[in-house]
Amino acid sequence: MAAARVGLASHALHASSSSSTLVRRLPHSRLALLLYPPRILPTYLRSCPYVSAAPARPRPRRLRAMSQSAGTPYAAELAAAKKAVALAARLCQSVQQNILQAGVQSKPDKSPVTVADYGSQILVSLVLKMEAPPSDSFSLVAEEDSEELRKDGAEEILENITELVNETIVDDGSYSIFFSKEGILAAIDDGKSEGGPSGRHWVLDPIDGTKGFLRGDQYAIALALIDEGKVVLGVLACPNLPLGSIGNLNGSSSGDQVGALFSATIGCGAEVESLQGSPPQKISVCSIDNSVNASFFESYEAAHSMQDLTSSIAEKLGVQAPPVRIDSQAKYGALARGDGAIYLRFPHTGYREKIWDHAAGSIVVTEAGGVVTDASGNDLDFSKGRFLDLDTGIIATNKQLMPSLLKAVQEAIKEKNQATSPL
Ligand SMILES: Nc1ncnc2c1ncn2[C@@H]1O[C@H](COP(=O)(O)O)[C@@H](OP(=O)(O)O)[C@H]1O
Ligand SMILES: [Mg+2]
Repeated sequence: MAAARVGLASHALHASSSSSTLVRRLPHSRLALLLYPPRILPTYLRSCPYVSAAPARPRPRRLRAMSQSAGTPYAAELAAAKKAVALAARLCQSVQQNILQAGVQSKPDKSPVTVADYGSQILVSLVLKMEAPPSDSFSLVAEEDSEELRKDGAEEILENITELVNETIVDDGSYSIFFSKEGILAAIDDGKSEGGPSGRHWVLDPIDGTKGFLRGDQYAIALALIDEGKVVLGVLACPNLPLGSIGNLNGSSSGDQVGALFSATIGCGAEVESLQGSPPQKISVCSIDNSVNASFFESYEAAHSMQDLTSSIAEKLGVQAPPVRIDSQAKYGALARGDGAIYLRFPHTGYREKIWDHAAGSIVVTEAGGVVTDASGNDLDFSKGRFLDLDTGIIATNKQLMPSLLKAVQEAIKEKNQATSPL
């Protein structure tokens, strides 16, 4: 059965309004404007060693004002999180347009890391520090650290990141802040928190779906807040995802607008709005109760999930539709608004899931009325530090389908284990 592919790259890239000056040098005159005279920073940034304050300039704020409904838990944090990922998404779109010139690094684990990965992380960290209510200590669990950038030979990429971040900040106009190169490195290392069961921790994947990003396909900026071990809010910026729905299974979109921002706060439901600014709409998972009518999402990359196992699960459920393969947590967003009914993720043996790959996506789905568990039906536990400790795989669907999905999953795993057992 052929899989549906949801790429939409060319459409999405044309839809971007971001600057296309990724690796162009920021003119010196512009930088000079940013440096004088110093301006007072918010208290919680004053001890921050890597930024200089600069005069506010009378530029229109391009990001829409995010409403903060009084009385809603975590309202200020949610507004900060939305603003953070929206700004990071603008940087990422600009880089995706220029991807061939941008250059790509390799991590020790061989996954690609781009200028945008670092730039996105810095901008999210900056906006959270500027906008979120100050807490005792700022804790960010994020994917990137500065190790590779501190090595000989990384000078050019560091310069590109520094220019790109500063240029994005100037273009946005919300902050009068200028990063030095040392400041960039220090800002990246803000994301070194280990998380854990107590206190508040922001959890960030600055570009989830790096491979999709490099291909020009789907990716997401995924940000969540963990409070006392529980995910309490999540936002997913999906710059290349159609706002309406992904439409039918051959990947065509039901509408023209591209760029979706999903959000959820514990106990308050889930919403989607346009990344360019539109009123948020409540979303809910689909109400299908017969798996024969279901479709399922899985990773685009076969290396990230066992497609033989997912196809056996689908067969047991009588699923007729081909798998919908999408990179990143855009899958969680699409599931949360009912574009499909099931998400299956079964990494190959030995892979350890990281919390930033699931924290934001899972709360968007659960607040949309869905269920997200491991292959044994256990809730995901985000209190154990940077990794999830779970049984075999991650599955998500609506409440009606979960019992039959769990049964099919367990049968398929048992059969697979018997087939590969040496006896
Ligand atoms: N061998 C593997 N098995 C499962 N997941 C993997 C993997 N290698 C990388 N990943 C994770 O899968 C994420 C992408 O998920 P998806 O397959 O849903 O697009 C990657 O996020 P990054 O792209 O942020 O590194 C990475 O964390
Ligand atoms: Mg990821």
